[in-house]
Amino acid sequence: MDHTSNAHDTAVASGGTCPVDHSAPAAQTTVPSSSLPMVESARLRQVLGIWARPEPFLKQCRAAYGSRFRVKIIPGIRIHVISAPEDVKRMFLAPRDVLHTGSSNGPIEKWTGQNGLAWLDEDAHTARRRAVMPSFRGDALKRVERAVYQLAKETVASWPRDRAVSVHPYAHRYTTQVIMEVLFGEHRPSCEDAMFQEVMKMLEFNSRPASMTMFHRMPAWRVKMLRLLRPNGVNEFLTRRDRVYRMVDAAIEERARSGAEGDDLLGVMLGITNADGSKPSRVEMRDEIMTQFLAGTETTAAAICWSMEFLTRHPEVVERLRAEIEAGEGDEYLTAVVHEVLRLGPPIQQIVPREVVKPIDIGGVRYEPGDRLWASAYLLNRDEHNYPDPDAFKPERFLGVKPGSHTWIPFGGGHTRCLGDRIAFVELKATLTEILTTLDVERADAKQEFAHSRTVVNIPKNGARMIFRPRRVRATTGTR
Ligand code: HEM
Repeated sequence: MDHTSNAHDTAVASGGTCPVDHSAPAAQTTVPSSSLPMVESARLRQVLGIWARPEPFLKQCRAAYGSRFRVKIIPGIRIHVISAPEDVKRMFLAPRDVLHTGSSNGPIEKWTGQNGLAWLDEDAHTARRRAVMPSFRGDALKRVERAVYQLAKETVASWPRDRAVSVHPYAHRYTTQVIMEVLFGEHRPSCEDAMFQEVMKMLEFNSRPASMTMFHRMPAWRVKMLRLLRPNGVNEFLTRRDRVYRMVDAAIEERARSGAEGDDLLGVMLGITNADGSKPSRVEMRDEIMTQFLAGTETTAAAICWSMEFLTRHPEVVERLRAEIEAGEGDEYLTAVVHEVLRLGPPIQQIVPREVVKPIDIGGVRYEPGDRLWASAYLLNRDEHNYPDPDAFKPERFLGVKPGSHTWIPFGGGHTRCLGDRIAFVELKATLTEILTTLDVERADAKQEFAHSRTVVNIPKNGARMIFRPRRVRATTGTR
């Protein structure tokens, strides 16, 4: 089978059985990445496709060009979309000095800064990731889990009843509260409430097209000009971000002075000593905190919205889920539901691009320094070779089945795989448990909501419009 010609996809499109052994080594001959098909439409059309209608855009590209194609959405940057499992596997397993992730995070630099984990590569990334890991695993995870179940109870109880609402803002408040726990644990800064409110308002910028702007690549005069054009939201965002910076800086100082230790992210960062004996700077700590405000809140809020979108179209799944929760004998089906929600509605449809820094051959294609590899979670998760009847919501497909690390990639993979995956799972399970045991959920609109971008995250177009009603048959067990 010739992977270089995208022939795999022709077989797929014609309904044939895939003749490819995806575990086979890469093809022997290589072609230059510049020979891969380029999506033909104008740049603006492609940008709008990715921003406003990512699902049909990606599907059409895949149907027309196969599993590897090039898009022109950022001037001067060569972006290659890939979606064959073997290609994605090679991408995830590539050595750290061959593919970089940090430099591709340009659109979110305005949140993460240039010192947070998401911006780092190679040794600096390895060291930071290892150092902050304790705040995402072990005892810290157990602490967060306890807080999450309590928060889910309080949050869901406070959601409006008997009127149509978009779930997104409510889910987003909840996921941001969870992140405050991850960041500060029991040592909350004295400005906690003000910080929370300001962060929520600051994150609203993500719903605007201008949120994709890469301010750090612009001369100061252009940023100034953008600030003057008030309707784009740039000035408001940057003003709010300055306020959040000041509050985060104050929170770091306050905690450092208190000497209080802890397994929360700030406590862990204050305890780090680098290999050369130095300590992380205040700016590094701030950038790490800002990274979590984005990475840990937008994603999980999107996933909660997608859960509502899918579950309300599948009452049989809701019934089975409720039966399992109420029996209180495990959460196998709930786990399968979460896997299926993240397969069909991956909050990050296109995994952070990898920048090629040393030439690499993947599946018979030679990628050169400067190329970007953009693995498509959406296309991979909906490939009929990986999932029969791929567009159907069928949690059963994951019963007793562990999702494949190269065929199910909502959390990305390799060196930069999502650090908050376990926390996200707990959040989703806790929220679904609470919603389904206390509420009946109705769709406000019969029409299906398709994906819409909020910077790098995709949410249902109207934020999942639902009507929550008190549950008629109250559960007796299941909540913690
Ligand atoms: C359903 C929810 C979530 C999804 C779908 C998600 C998805 C992702 C993806 C796709 C990446 C990039 C992976 C790659 O480059 O291969 C990522 C990175 C990251 N995520 Fe998540 N995420 C979620 C929740 C969270 C939460 C709750 C946190 C924090 C508590 C978090 C923190 C991070 C961090 C710190 C990184 C950067 C990791 C690194 O560079 O080493 N995420 N996430």
